Amino acid sequence: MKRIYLIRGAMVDSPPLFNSEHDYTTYDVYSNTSYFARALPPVPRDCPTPLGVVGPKELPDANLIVQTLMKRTQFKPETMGSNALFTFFAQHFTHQFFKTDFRRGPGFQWGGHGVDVSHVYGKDKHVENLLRSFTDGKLKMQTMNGETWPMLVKDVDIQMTYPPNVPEEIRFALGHKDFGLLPGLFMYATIWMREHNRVCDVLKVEHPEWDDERLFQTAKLVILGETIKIVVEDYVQHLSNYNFKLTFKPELLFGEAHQYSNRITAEFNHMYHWHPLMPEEFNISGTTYGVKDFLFRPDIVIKHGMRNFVDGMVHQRAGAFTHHNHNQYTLHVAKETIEHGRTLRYQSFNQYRKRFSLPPYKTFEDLTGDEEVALQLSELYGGDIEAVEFYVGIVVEKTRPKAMFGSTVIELGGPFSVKGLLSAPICSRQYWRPSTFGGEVGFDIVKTATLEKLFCQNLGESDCPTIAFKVPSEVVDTDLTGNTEL
Ligand code: HEM
Repeated sequence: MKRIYLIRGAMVDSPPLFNSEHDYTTYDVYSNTSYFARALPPVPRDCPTPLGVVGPKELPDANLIVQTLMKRTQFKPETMGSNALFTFFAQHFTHQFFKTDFRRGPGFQWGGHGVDVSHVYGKDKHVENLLRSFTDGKLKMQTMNGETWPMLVKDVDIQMTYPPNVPEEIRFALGHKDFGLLPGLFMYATIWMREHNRVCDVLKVEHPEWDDERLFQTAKLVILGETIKIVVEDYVQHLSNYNFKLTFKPELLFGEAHQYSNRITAEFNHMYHWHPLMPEEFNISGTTYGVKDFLFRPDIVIKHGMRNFVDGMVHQRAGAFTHHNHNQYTLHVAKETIEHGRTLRYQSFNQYRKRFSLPPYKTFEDLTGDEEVALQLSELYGGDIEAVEFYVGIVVEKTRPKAMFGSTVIELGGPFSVKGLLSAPICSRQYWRPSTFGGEVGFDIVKTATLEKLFCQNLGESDCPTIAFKVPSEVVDTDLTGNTEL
């Protein structure tokens, strides 16, 4: 495990060398954290083509690319049996650090550059204070249908992005302004808030003398620790499909050359645009919802109850991350991602492969593993494999055998993930000790956290449904595509 941490982590420049402002290193790259960092510098402006010296002078129309290569024709399920609990975990977890500041442009961001649980507690102290109850360290929550849920914006004045037609009684106030978008995000937001309050109860028994502030601050550190533990041992374990058991052991890096600081790169963000993972529909207790029915409807979770909603997500297969599998509500995001890559003057897909020690593709067939897609891609890019753009390559690349993604996502994502996860301050020798987490009891919560416990301890019901990032086997057997491989 130590080798994985070290080798993967060392692929990432720390401190970063580039951002999107210049094609060379500047002091600003280090000091101006409102920029995303870059794994590769932008193509210099005076180059003959948008990709440097390769490819056409004018790149193909982004809309044509998404219509030709990305639009979902028929839902393709993910072949390892991943479910919607996984899809929403990916989206919820990563939105704490993928935060493009679209007003300033795609090179800018408004986050803290790492795993900082800001998606639970808010982007700054002001939001955090609004979310707090200031009693026993807990977050403010309300009871509806016999369960605890986040507060409404009308009661807790947090700026959220709800379209005007969303009624006041379903505008919930959450740690991330966009988490009202989908019930699956609301599910995770609620579960983590419940977990925070549960941890506060545990800590209060241990430390009856502690005031609200100390309970809150310590519970927040426990939640951060639990998050990383679950991400490494449940989430990355599932998505990597390694036979090898991944473990979260920060002590393995003590004394090694490792920086406890992190910067999110624009390329990591684009690479993580995993919209094809979103299925076409969701069945919850016998009611089927399309993606459209889900948009800005957090109340669906409350209506069915947390337990039934979670059960529905566990049984719903995720989509495969591949070509022709973006649903219609995310197709515009794919188009914008390609356009942003152009604004940011990304180098070509093959250049990124080289940056991460992968051989560049020589043919379209080799890249896609599919003759028809290879032909479509070749037509779009004038037969020049070197002209394929970063996000397009990410989406059309053939998946590795027994894997959810192609080699580029795996070899870029691995280093950025390892580096990001192990750079949290709690992973340092100075933090990683019982006293940080309120004693052995809190430290133990962190060290034994699992996805299953996260849900089962917060559903408020004695019978916990199966909790996993894979659908139970009976769902795979009835797969429409006939693909029964798990
Ligand atoms: C129906 C489901 C989804 C919808 C409607 C949706 C919608 C959006 C929208 C509107 C944006 C802003 C993009 C722009 O303006 O260019 C966005 C960004 C993004 N989405 Fe999704 N998304 C969905 C699912 C997912 C999933 C499953 C993931 C998986 C991780 C994901 C990852 C991202 C990322 C990383 C960003 C960039 C965020 C940022 O930089 O601020 N999305 N999405």
